[in-house]
Amino acid sequence: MSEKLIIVTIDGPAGVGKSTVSKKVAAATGFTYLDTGAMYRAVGLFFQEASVDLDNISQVREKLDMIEIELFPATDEDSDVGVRLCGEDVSEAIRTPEMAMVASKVSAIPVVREVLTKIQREYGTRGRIVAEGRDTGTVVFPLAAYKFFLDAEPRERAERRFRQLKARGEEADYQELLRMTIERDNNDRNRLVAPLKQADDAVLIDTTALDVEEVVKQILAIVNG
Ligand SMILES: Nc1ncnc2c1ncn2[C@@H]1O[C@H](COP(=O)(O)OP(=O)(O)O)[C@@H](O)[C@H]1O
Ligand SMILES: Nc1ccn([C@H]2C[C@H](O)[C@@H](COP(=O)(O)OP(=O)(O)O)O2)c(=O)n1
Repeated sequence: MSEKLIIVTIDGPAGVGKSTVSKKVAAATGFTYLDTGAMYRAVGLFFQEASVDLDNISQVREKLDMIEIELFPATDEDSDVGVRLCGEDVSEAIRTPEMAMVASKVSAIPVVREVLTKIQREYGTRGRIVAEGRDTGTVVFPLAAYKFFLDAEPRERAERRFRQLKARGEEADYQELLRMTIERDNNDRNRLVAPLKQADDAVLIDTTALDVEEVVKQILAIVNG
């Protein structure tokens, strides 16, 4: 007898709270948290370090074949998922605003999406996961049982990122973060393959005026029935 696969997807634009909310939903349900953005960031870092010409498709393919990405759980609830890239711990290196922008650029390359989507589906084969990113409800897991799309105004999202970086003791420039947030949203929404968009059957939650706990509560109310 096979148990029905239960997958929760949480998509949305940069800085909307996907990681924070997904980790809490995963903790409350006992599901595994899958941070798909971490994989795009790792590929971005690898390509940057290897000076890959993103317009050279054979070079992109050749380097992609060399990549090994392994996610490992965060040490505590406030930390991000860890990432090993070809055996090296790149957990911190991938979490900068600059690497987010590089990730957004490499994520528009179809073969990169093809390879990462396949890996992400492997994580989902046994169900009981909370996957978050841009296309987890539309492309990676179109049959997911519960789909959510989080949104918030760009100014609010840039402010959240600003506060997040400051809390970590990092330098942050609000205007620059707002500019990067808007540019990344444009890249992610307008690319040809798997653009950021709400799945037809996803529940939309506008988080602009909500706090984290309220968003988690709304999601759990649906997932727990
Ligand atoms: N609804 C919310 N209201 C206020 N702050 C939030 C909310 N959701 C998330 N945050 C904060 O915004 C910051 C960015 O959230 P994060 O989960 O990293 O976003 P994403 O994964 O979508 O980029 C975090 O510091 C988080 O605590
Ligand atoms: N499923 C995904 C996840 C991320 N990406 C791309 C697009 C994003 O701008 C970058 C970085 O994603 P990430 O979720 O880590 O970024 P934020 O935490 O939302 O700022 O990767 C994607 O194309 N598809």
